[in-house]
Amino acid sequence: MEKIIVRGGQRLKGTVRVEGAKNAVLPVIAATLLASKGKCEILNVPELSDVYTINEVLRFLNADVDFENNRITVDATRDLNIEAPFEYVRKMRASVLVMGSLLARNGKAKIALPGGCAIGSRPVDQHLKGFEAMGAKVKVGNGYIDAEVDGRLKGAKIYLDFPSVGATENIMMAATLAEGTTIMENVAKEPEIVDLANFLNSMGAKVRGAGTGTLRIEGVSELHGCKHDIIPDRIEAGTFMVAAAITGGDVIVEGAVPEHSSSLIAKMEEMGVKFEEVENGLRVIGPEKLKAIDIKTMPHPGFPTDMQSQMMSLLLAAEGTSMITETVFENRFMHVEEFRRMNGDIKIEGRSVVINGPSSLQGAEVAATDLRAAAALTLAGLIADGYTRVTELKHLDRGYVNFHNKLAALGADIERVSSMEQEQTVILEQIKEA
Ligand SMILES: CC(=O)N[C@H]1[C@@H](OP(=O)(O)OP(=O)(O)OC[C@H]2O[C@@H](n3ccc(=O)[nH]c3=O)[C@H](O)[C@@H]2O)O[C@H](CO)[C@@H](O)[C@@H]1O
Ligand SMILES: C=C(OP(=O)(O)O)C(=O)O
Repeated sequence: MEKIIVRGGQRLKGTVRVEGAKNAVLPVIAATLLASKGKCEILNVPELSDVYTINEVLRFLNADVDFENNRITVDATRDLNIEAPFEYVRKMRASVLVMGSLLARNGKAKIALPGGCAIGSRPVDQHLKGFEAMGAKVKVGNGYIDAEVDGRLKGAKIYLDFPSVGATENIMMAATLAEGTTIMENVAKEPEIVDLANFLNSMGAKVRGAGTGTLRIEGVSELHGCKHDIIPDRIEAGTFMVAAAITGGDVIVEGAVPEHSSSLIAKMEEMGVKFEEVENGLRVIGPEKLKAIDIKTMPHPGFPTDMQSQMMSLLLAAEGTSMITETVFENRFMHVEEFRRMNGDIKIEGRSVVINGPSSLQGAEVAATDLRAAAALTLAGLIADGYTRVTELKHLDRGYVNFHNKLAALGADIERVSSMEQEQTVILEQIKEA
């Protein structure tokens, strides 16, 4: 079984470079299916398992996809298939994002119904409501969503009940090729939405308002290939900001865009962490003592749920009582039990978690429950006494490239092992060095 083994106690120092954003590249790859003319070239693509999975989905749909040196080219000019089967959707829920493109391009799409996952039930009703408003007939049965439209989709006025990131993206993609204008209200404002809109506009689409609560999309009859650079990953950047802060370190996070992480930076500043804008990034300096604070996750520009578990690690190290309230996903506290295995003084109260700090964290074997929990438990391991072993790394690989090597380059005592023998050797070596 693969594990990360980390021994706590090192202050991190140096520079770490952030990859392209997972949550930007996945919808952008799904959107390449809209180009009936020319190839799309996407740069700054992170080598994540999710990227390999969505590439497989596109190949299954009859597109040509090449991925090398952080660059993807997609040729989707042939006739496309219409079905994304369960084997892909099960691996990665974001596979559902091909639905809008397929429906707009083919007039038909059949996608396996994504199940719930460790963080919540994650329905797709808002995506489907948008497609229906544009004239699609949607049927759900036998584990599949079947959508079909007579002729072209029609522009419509669509109000989202919640600013869902995925629904905003899926409907926006579908609307680019619809007949007439679509107005979407109460949409998500995440930087990844803006990146997708920029990509679509480079393909010849007419999307206005990305980054605000209202989108106006004038449908066009055809889209073409283009070249696009993916924005930096603000969640990976945030994870390294926490790594610097939790160890009292001094780290430059190269590629971090302060405006994309303003809520996180504000909350970390409240805790006593210092930030300095430098060329190409952000310098993060951890204080001697961290202060307790309260956090509530919200859609952007509120505090991101994808940073909730990493901040939980940081608050475990802070002096005083903190509270984290999760409002985006109904079940994103699975990592709490794992922190308790590390001696964290932490308890769940409804949709909130109360943390009494500072906890004297102890190394233990802990299992990642989702990709951010994998990172968060490793961060806690950076300050725990002894060895922390993090398992279930398939989650980590969905969202982080070379996580352990990047931390090691900053001075962390960390290795990734794939067998019991390797694990024993690493621990013996670490004990000798200590
Ligand atoms: C690949 C990707 O970009 N994933 C991100 C995306 O996920 P994703 O796009 O799935 O997240 P959404 O914004 O859609 O979901 C937020 C909430 O809305 C609910 N909901 C959503 C759609 C719907 O039709 N009905 C409904 O009830 C969900 O169950 C959840 O409780 O945004 C989340 C919220 O910032 C992030 O945590 C994920 O990392
Ligand atoms: C929840 C996340 O991703 P996904 O929506 O791909 O599961 C995440 O990136 O933290």
